[in-house]
Amino acid sequence: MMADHHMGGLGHFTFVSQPQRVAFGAGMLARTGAELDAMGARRAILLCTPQQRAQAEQLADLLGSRAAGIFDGAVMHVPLATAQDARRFAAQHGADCAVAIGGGSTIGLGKAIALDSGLPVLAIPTTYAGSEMTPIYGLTDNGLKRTGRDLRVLPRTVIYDPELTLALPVGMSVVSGINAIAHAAEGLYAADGNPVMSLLAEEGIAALARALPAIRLDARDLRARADALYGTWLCGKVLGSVGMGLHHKLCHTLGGSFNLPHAETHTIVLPHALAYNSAAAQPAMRRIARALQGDNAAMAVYRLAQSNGAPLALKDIGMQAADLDRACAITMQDEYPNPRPLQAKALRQLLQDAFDGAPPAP
Ligand SMILES: NC(=O)C1=CN([C@@H]2O[C@H](COP(=O)(O)OP(=O)(O)OC[C@H]3O[C@@H](n4cnc5c(N)ncnc54)[C@H](O)[C@@H]3O)[C@@H](O)[C@H]2O)C=CC1
Ligand SMILES: O=C(O)/C=C\C(=O)CC(=O)O
Repeated sequence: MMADHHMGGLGHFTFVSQPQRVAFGAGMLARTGAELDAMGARRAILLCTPQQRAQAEQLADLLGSRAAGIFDGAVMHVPLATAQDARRFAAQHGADCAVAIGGGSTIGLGKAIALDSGLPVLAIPTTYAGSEMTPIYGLTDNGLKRTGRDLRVLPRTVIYDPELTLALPVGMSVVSGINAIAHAAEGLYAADGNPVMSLLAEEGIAALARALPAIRLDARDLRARADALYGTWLCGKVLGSVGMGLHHKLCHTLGGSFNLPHAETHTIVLPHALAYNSAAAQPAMRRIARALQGDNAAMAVYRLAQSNGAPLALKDIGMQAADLDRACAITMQDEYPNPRPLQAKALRQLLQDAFDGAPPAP
């Protein structure tokens, strides 16, 4: 049953707060050593992607003897083999903490280490994916992405430093921001939603809707970058606290089984997933539309993507038409709770619309 918390105090819900410390502000990277001290960490391994090794090396210089080594093998969707390599690296370096400086792929690698060893994670996000705010992990093996929730993977401390996002390419900024909006959108119709997370969701969507066009105008607009990270924090908190629905199940299928780029996939699918759920989640749709200053949630997201130069069609990011039937079949398996039941014909049409880049169904 959909939580009726949108009727204020008349609803029934549970709310669980999660133990986490957040340091937010330009230049906050300089506090990483102090935050590690506060965690009681003495030997941290630094995790990053190959592309962000320079940032990790800058951080290692800052940390001095606290930095035990850099593992720069993070990749999207955390392949199991990569996770096993990183776990061995942590053990070989006698690490007592993992510092993930990067986007969701890097933070996901830190989570994979924590899942196995219980090592605490300090996350320093450089995109708007929001993984730092959630106890959700993802591991991909033999072409299948498995996700789960475990408090052991929730980063103990998060440092949000807008200066680290100034070099995030505009195109990546827009799709990563809409990835965050997707977390909040699904949180607004989650069966286990609550009024607090709904407040964060609406505020987070509004912050990102403000910030993304400003970043497209000026990628070095530090205020807009801070606004985007603020929205990321709130939307990520929602994802970490309440359930995901059809939209995330579709993206995990398209990302994990077809290796489509994560944030771009979220951007393309979200308008169509919202259209699919619209009739079954009207209160949520009204709040999403209000946050985006539109009158229809699905179209407002589509227009936000379109007006900021984001991809609109799965066929443009590597999806093959021949794979659509299989994508539909995999999505129907182990479905996530969703306000509208999954119907194969309607779901296949959703995938066709997303593949073609058509506007969402009214
Ligand atoms: N478990 C969770 O709660 C969540 C997990 N994820 C996972 O995160 C992964 C996607 O993460 P994303 O952040 O979208 O992408 P990403 O972490 O894969 O980064 C994409 C690319 O951008 C580069 N990059 C990142 N920040 C940059 C910066 N500030 N400047 C320049 N380049 C930068 C990276 O090095 C990488 O090459 C997927 O595996 C997804 O499943 C995403 C959201 C939530
Ligand atoms: O799809 C999302 O944005 C949220 C969760 C995941 O990506 C799961 C994972 O960590 O791979």
